[in-house]
Amino acid sequence: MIRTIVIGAAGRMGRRLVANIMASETLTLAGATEFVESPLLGEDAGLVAGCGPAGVKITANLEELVKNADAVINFATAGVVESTKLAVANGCAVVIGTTALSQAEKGQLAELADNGGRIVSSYNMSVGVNLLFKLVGEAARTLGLDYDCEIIEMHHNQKKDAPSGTAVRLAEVVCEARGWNYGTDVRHGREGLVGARTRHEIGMHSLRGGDVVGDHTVIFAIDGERVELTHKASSRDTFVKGALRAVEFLHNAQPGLYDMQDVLGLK
Ligand SMILES: NC(=O)C1=CN([C@@H]2O[C@H](COP(=O)(O)OP(=O)(O)OC[C@H]3O[C@@H](n4cnc5c(N)ncnc54)[C@H](OP(=O)(O)O)[C@@H]3O)[C@@H](O)[C@H]2O)C=CC1
Ligand SMILES: O=C(O)C1=N[C@H](C(=O)O)C[C@H](O)C1
Repeated sequence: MIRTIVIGAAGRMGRRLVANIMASETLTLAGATEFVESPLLGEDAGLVAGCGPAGVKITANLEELVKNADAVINFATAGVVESTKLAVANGCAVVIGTTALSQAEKGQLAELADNGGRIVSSYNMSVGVNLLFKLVGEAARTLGLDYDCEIIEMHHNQKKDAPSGTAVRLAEVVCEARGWNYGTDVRHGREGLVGARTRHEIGMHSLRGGDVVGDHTVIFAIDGERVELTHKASSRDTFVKGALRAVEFLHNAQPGLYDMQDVLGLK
């Protein structure tokens, strides 16, 4: 059994990770952490997840937990680099689902992988979205520069970051296919007398409402037709299953920084 710690265990993703690990035949719950000021410190992670007792209390002390674990799954909204450092120093594999990582944080994760860390970091762990990344790349290459590209994402009303990490990655895929640059060629929303759409931009639009788990659509439009590629997640367990697959993948992997395309063999 792969002894696995869940970081951010009381979050929306954390609770589903705990529940699925408790039901897993290959992973066992070796620890659960929360933010140091969480009112749930000391509570049983299984009970917090709405399952039976797991016999694992939520703690803020990751340093102690990593000494007796094989892997860490991190969907916490902060502290990703610090916790990855601790895990890698203790030989644990690390699966990161957290979005909105800065370029500096991404660089630090790459450095940790260069120094022996086994890390999977992916803004979306679902099989369907990882197929969507491939399909969008193919569509962008086939349709060429004449088609206007717009990206729409919708998430629940508690999501903190915008655009979603998945939408960012989708725009990057289109930019890679077109030889464009995310920083300069993505236009976030439109308001007022903005003039006609230019050919050299990708429109990005974030919707928030209710309990939507995660919808993404990429539109390629030209006079006379449009192609729309859509993925809709209706359960967080679709991301959780990907994260557990990533833990299994890393168990026998060489050190390196991987993504879900590696885990799913889509490269
Ligand atoms: N890659 C993927 O497939 C997916 C990625 N995500 C991403 O995962 C992240 C979490 O989403 P979600 O579960 O909805 O968010 P939540 O806010 O529900 O959960 C995050 C949890 O992490 C806790 N936390 C924050 N900092 C720390 C820390 N330093 N140590 C331990 N715990 C900490 C938070 O505590 P507190 O509330 O007290 O701050 C909170 O309980 C987001 O970045 C989201 O975009 C989500 C779904 C799928
Ligand atoms: O915060 C969420 O909920 C989600 N976040 C990820 C993202 O930002 O892309 C993945 C998924 O869409 C759900």
